Formats: sequence, C-alpha cells, structure tokens
Amino acid sequence: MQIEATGLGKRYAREWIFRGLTHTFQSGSATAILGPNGAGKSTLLNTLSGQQLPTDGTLVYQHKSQTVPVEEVPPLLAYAAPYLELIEELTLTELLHFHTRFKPLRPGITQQQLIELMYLEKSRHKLVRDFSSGMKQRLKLALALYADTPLLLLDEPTTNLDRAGVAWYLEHVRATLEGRTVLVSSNVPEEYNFCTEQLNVTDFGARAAR
Ligand SMILES: Nc1ncnc2c1ncn2[C@@H]1O[C@H](COP(=O)(O)OP(=O)(O)OP(=O)(O)O)[C@@H](O)[C@H]1O
Repeated sequence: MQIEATGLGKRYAREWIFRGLTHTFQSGSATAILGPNGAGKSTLLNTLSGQQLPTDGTLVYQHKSQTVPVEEVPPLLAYAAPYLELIEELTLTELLHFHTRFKPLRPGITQQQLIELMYLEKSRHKLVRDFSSGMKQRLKLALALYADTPLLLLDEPTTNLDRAGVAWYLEHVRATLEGRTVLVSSNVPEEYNFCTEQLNVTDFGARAAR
C-alpha cells in the first residue's frame, strides 16, 4: 500500500504537533518514524493510518493501483502499540479465534502454528490478563506481524521485551516484511534497523515534550 501525505498537519488545541509534512510512503517500503519523547511519533502513526483526522493536508492511499478511501483502510492495516489493548478476559485460544475473524492470518499459518512460534503452547488456556507483560507484547506483535495486511504499523515494538524477545521480534519482523508497507515509531535503533527509510518528526515542526 502506498500512502501519499501532502501538507499534513496535526494540532491539539493550540499546539501544532507537526505541520507541512509532505512524504510518500512507497508500497513495500519500511520507514522508521523518529523523534524524541513527546515529539509526535504516535500521533503521526495514528494520523497516517486514518485513526485520527489530520488538521491540515491530505492523505491518499493506494493499494493494487486503486485509490482506497480512508474508511476502508482499517481492514488493510495491522497495528501493534503499547496503548492498544488486548481483550484480557479471553484465553489465548479464545482471543485468537475472535481476533482472526476480523484480521485473518496470512496464508500458510494456522492459529496453532502462531501459538507455537510465540512459544506460548503452555499458556493456550490461560487468560490473557494473567500473561506477563513480555508475553502480552509477543502476542500483540505476532497478531500484527502475521496478519494478512499490506500495511503494518509498529509503535515502540520492543516495549517490555527481554533480549530473547527482541531477537524473536527481529526474526519475525524480517520474515513478514516482504510486500508490505511498514512504519515503525521508535527511539531504539535495534528495533528499526531493518528499515530502509527514516523520517524525523522534528523536521516537521514537532517539539519534544517539556
Ligand atoms: N489526545 C491528545 N490531546 C492533546 N494532546 C495530545 C493528545 N495526544 C497526544 N498529545 C500530545 O501530543 C504530543 C505528541 O505526543 P505523541 O504521543 O504523539 O509523541 P511520541 O513522539 O509518540 O512520544 P513518546 O516517544 O513519548 O511515545 C505530546 O505533547 C502529547 O502530550
């Protein structure tokens, strides 16, 4: 999926978070969205994905040579972020059944295989509420990485992951990149070192939080 942003700006009350952002995220590219804490990386990710309306400017989405209206973008995107919650009242198997009704897994991978690649076989009947923070993060990432979507958004993907978890993330993000447009919001170089493009929010009027 290609995303063409022209003159994009987002303001909360009187504060412009970014302004005049013109950039084309090419289909199949991987871009790191960089900037200090509070600069506006998550706001930019949410705006680019159509989850938040821009204050200024336009966004044009193209997929398979067709223009996609913003309201049709959600089924085409997978999103993992610390502020997006899992349904904690469900067990792992219940959550996978529910989630994949809306966001199917890519062809060739079953729910059983997803559980195995997350190393969560022993927790299949455990409530997600009782997962450790690292287990929850691996689950969020696996659901996004292995979703059958042309757009993948990752906000601070290695949050709560230990060394083994970071290595696991890097292995699986590389395995699922091909053919997708990937945006990674981050301050940690190792979580975006596979990205071929970088965009710094502070180049578009953003300031760090004080
Ligand atoms: N809904 C909102 N209403 C008002 N201000 C907001 C809202 N959401 C974010 N902000 C402000 O926008 C600015 C950018 O926040 P954002 O979360 O996008 O930054 P970030 O670069 O992702 O930060 P971090 O690296 O700390 O996650 C901050 O000053 C924040 O307080």
